[in-house]
Amino acid sequence: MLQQVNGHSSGSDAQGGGSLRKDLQKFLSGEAPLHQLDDLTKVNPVTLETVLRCLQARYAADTFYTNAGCTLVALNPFKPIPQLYSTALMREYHAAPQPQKLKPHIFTVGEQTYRNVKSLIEPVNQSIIVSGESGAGKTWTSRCLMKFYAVVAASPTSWESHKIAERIEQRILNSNPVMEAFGNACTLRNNNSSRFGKFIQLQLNRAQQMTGAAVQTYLLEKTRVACQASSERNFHIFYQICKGASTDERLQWHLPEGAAFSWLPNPERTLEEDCFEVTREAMLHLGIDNPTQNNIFQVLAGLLHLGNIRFADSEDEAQPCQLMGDAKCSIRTSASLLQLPEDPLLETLQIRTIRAGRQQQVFRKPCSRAECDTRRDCLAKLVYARLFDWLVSVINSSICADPDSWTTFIGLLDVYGFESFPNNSLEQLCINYANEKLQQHFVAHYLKAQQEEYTVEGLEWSFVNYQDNQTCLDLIEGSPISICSLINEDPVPPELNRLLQQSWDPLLKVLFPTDPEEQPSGQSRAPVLTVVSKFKASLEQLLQVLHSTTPHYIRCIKPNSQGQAHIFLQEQVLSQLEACGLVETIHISAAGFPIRISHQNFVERYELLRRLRARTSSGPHSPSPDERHSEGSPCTEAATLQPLLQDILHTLPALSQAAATLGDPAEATPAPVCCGRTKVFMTDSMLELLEHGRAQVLEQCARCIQRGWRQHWHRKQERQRQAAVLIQAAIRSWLTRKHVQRLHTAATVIKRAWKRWRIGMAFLASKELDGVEEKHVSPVPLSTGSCLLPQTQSSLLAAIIRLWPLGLVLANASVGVQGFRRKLVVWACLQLPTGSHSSYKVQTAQEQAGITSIRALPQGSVKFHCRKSPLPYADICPEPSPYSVTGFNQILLERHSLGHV
Ligand SMILES: Nc1ncnc2c1ncn2[C@@H]1O[C@H](COP(=O)(O)OP(=O)(O)OP(=O)(O)O)[C@@H](O)[C@H]1O
Repeated sequence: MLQQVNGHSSGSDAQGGGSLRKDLQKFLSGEAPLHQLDDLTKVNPVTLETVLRCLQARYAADTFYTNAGCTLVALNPFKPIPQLYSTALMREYHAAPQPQKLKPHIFTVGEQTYRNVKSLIEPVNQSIIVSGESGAGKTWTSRCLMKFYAVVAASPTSWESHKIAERIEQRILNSNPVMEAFGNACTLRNNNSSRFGKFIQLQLNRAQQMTGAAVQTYLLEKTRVACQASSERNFHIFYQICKGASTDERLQWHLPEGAAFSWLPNPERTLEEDCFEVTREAMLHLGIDNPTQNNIFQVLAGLLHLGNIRFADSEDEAQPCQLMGDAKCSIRTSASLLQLPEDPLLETLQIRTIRAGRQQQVFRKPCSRAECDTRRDCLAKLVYARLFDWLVSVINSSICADPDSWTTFIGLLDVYGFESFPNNSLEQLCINYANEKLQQHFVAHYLKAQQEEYTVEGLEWSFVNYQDNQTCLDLIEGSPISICSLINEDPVPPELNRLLQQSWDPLLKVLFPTDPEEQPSGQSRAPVLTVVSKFKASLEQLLQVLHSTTPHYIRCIKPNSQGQAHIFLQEQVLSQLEACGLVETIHISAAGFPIRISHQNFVERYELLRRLRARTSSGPHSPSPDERHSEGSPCTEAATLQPLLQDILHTLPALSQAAATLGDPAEATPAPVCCGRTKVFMTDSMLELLEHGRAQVLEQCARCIQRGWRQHWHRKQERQRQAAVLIQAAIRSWLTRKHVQRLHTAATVIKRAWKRWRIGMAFLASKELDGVEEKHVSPVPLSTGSCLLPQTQSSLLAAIIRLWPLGLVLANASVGVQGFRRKLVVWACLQLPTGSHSSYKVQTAQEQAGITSIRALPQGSVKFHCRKSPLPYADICPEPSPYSVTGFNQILLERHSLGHV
């Protein structure tokens, strides 16, 4: 292999070859093992040979993706590696803080585009241009990227929206088998070669969830319907219906087992793509129901039968060519399947109608055999191309989101690679033209624009030569004379269109509606569109879309043309590297600055990095630009930005240092950054560093805000707590006051009632006792009138109060003392004046039991109550209080109380 590399000469002279060998030796003596170089810009020196060896070493080590500056080089492994595309790996790239630090992968590109959309940095919309020659792995790559977005762009919050997103993703993924069945075919280079270009627009909503998609197709190779190179096949769908139809369907579509069709070469070769059921299932998911599907397959069967129509040479030019062999049967079957009238079908194939002259006179000219064949093929191509376009529109209506529901998109462009066969058709020219256009977009966007911008911005830059394909494009599309303008002829014969408009078939009626603008003569007023003009217009439109997006490039490389794993053919790879200008790309990427940000945007985004500087700077305080502003110096916008810019750029060493201490020594040396006249130029690693620093500052700010908020929240909580305590205390004291007031009122009420009751009771008792007195005792005769003198009365009362207990005791104690003696004792006890005994009377009530009380009546008598007093009130009279003696009732005592006295 080394021999091959060293021996390879890419057109350079012997001297150049010698220096390259030297370069290679220098490179080979490098320390890093080749297969470990993740980025081709790191090979030194960057030459085709060194790049090639690096790719080969990586391929041998089963490492299929390598960065080449702004481009990702994808080598086709030609063997299944499930773990390389697992959902777990997709999530790993999605969750990685810096996916660029992981191994190069298409998921890195996918994730980068997704993050770009999220960051909203203009241009927000992204496009991934997947290019490479047929069989290099473009479709595979696009499919994997779609799966990647289906996984990462579908993390909706609610279950319902999750289901919607899942359904949309399923539909988008289901569009693949349908488009591949109708648009892919087995070629010499690829068993599943896409015979059309496609741009898939994945539509994302504000939350970056996939809400829908739209597919735009380019130039289907419709020639394949009627003409296939030897060892190649027609579109997969024809084989699928012939192999997978049920017995009933075979009868319905006139496809008997083992039937031979001239447009179905190599039917014996069975591919995994021949699975009819998968296509039908996917069509069903896209909303194409079974009757419509049957209608489609019936039309396709009609085309197969059309292909079996053979014409014989006509001996007389004035006579139409006759059908050969069993072609009559074929035309009948074809007419019946396409629901066309049989005779007009045959006539349209055999006879050309020419309109000429002022009156548009119609001339009918029988066609030659070759012309008949061409018209037959043209009819089939026309039907198939319309059917394919209709399918794409059905797919779009099924997967396209409401325009209001999406805001951004990621576009995936999967275009056919350069093609060159021994016999090339118009399609090959168009395919190669498309590739030249895309290469020019890459050159214009990346190589040319970048270098020109460096010069305009005043950066020191030594220009890297690249292959500009503008002259090639001028040849194809330039004006006034170019290949396109010369071949811009050969529209479809109008009688074919008119014939198909006569069909009763529901599908063909949709595909070929009657043109309302058509003149009675059969001419349409619409401008005639040729294949080339249509293709050119759609290509221009595509490039406009690409120009409005941030492009990302994936170059698929085919290590060998046999599609074999573990085989790396250097010559074949080298030609692909040369064709896509990869070495120039690497050169510019290695030396250049892929990131360009305007001063204004740079300052706006990274101004907060100055905080880092303020914290780390130990030198004398330099006035901040704001402070300088406040000094009032009149300055232009640019002059205002400059100091800010410088301030930000001065933080870079600190940032690099911080990154190095965090364990990435490569970051210790500040990544290159250049300040142009209006823009800041930098490398990816510089951008990464800045973003890292910005994230750090934002995190600190967030922490600071959190801390402030927490403090504020705690203070607020504390104030609220104190206020609550105050309110509680006030309410409690108010409640207590209310309660006490109520108690007080109640006590007053009770007191009043109690007093009233006591008075009442005392009155009743008094009345009762007085009543007894009245019954038993006649009023005491008083010496002076009917009542005692006030002085006598009061002294008597005082005596009674003072001495009645003694009297009571004596009265009780001297049970044996009777009559007058007893009275004497009582008088003595009561210290009644003996001389005046006639003025009051002492009476004891001691008939049945012991004395329970003594009562000195105002009339001058003292009354003793027996225990078994018949009085209902006097006995229950409340306890007397020393302060509330209001009458004699209070001295009534129970006998047992007397014992204690
Ligand atoms: N990453 C991969 N891993 C495994 N096999 C792959 C990978 N990429 C491509 N292949 C194989 O290579 C074949 C060709 O790939 P693909 O159809 O994607 O090529 P292409 O570039 O789209 O070709 P065309 O332009 O003809 O459509 C696939 O059928 C598949 O077998």
